[in-house]
Order: sequence, then structure tokens, then C-alpha cells
Amino acid sequence: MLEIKDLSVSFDDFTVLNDINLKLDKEVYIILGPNGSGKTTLLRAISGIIPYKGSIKINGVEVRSAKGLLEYSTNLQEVYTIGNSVLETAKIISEIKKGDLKDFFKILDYLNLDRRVIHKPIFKMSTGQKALVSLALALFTRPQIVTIDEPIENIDINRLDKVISLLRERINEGIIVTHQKELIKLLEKNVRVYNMVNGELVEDNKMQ
Ligand SMILES: Nc1ncnc2c1ncn2[C@@H]1O[C@H](COP(=O)(O)OP(=O)(O)OP(=O)(O)O)[C@@H](O)[C@H]1O
Repeated sequence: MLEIKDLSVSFDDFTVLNDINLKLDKEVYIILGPNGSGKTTLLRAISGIIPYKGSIKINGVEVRSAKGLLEYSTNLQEVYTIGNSVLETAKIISEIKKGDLKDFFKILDYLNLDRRVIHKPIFKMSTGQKALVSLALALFTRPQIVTIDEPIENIDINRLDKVISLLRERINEGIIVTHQKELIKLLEKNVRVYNMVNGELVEDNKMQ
């Protein structure tokens, strides 16, 4: 369960998230919203990598004090700077989260990713490779709760169905941020759709 209470995030006196309250229990939320509205900032806060006011609890544990040690994963690339290469990063994650490294390779092969890329750090990859590798890093340990930022942006047409299948199979609780509204249908799941508007989340009943 992900429970957010009175969450606010500001940068230099500019309030990006304004008193967000959200309770998510075995559900998938899709968050839409204009550029710069605060969607990624919300996922960064949930990942515990930026300071926030209020409370964000994953299965009852406050994330600011429990980074990385939760039944939670994300595809936010800035989380994956541990290790010199993606392979080292995946090894560290498999130890911390008790995942099987073989599942990481299985996802890479499923996505037809050249295995040689994982000997590089993520910042040296192409935009699409970054997206695919960070998705594999987020999902291979089968975390209970997942947040995913823009999963189908920059994905080539031949891999798109595979990425959607992965999301469909492996995300049963969490948040997906996207500009691609067609993803809501493609997921073939019961999801709740929200719009980020002026730093607040508003449920969008038309899209469901
Ligand atoms: N570290 C930071 N320092 C200062 N301002 C920031 C920082 N991170 C984000 N912002 C600002 O916060 C606002 C929200 O950014 P965010 O990345 O959350 O938007 P978004 O909704 O994900 O946008 P997009 O759809 O363009 O990806 C923007 O105005 C951005 O410039």
C-alpha cells in the first residue's frame, strides 16, 4: 500500500506539488498532465530522492528514511547511478531486493536488447536503450509497488507490444506517468486516471 498525506514539494520558493493526498491499495493509477505540472516530481518524491514535506509511506514505512529497502521500484534513471555499469547496478539491486539476476537477463532478451550495452553506465546509452534498461531494472525483482515514468516514449515500434506486455504482467500496484493516453486502453487493466493540475491530482472519470 502506498499512502501519501499532505505532500508538498517546492523548489526555490516555487511550489510544484501542493498538498497531495493519495491512497493506493492494489490499484494502478495513470497520471496525465501538461509538461512541467509535477508528475515526475511526484515519482521522485515517492522514490525518496528529493526532500518533501508531509508523509509518503510504502507498506507503512516512511520512504525518506527507508530508501531502496522497500517492496518498491521505479524506472527513474537517476535512481540507477549505483555501480559503474548497468550490470553492477543490477547485481546490487538483486542483492538488496532479493531478486534473481537471471530475470534481468530474461527481460533484456525478451526486449531484444544487445546484452553488451549493460557493460556501460546508463548515461552512456541511447535514449531508447536507457528507457528499456531502466524498465528492466525496475521490474526484474517483481516489486509489489512500482512507479514508471513515460514507459512507451522513445520505444521503437517492434518493441512496443513487448513493453506493454511487461507492464501488463508485472504492474499490479503503482503509478504510471504518461502523455500517451492510448496506454490506458493498451494496458487492458482496471486503472484509475488522474490529471496533475497546478500541483494537485484530480481524478479523470471520462478517461476510464
Ligand atoms: N530539481 C529541480 N530544481 C528546480 N526546479 C525543478 C526541479 N525539478 C523539477 N523542477 C521544476 O518542477 C516543475 C515540475 O517538473 P516535473 O519534471 O515534475 O514535470 P512533469 O509534469 O513531469 O513534466 P513533463 O511532462 O514535461 O515531463 C517544473 O517547472 C520543473 O522546472
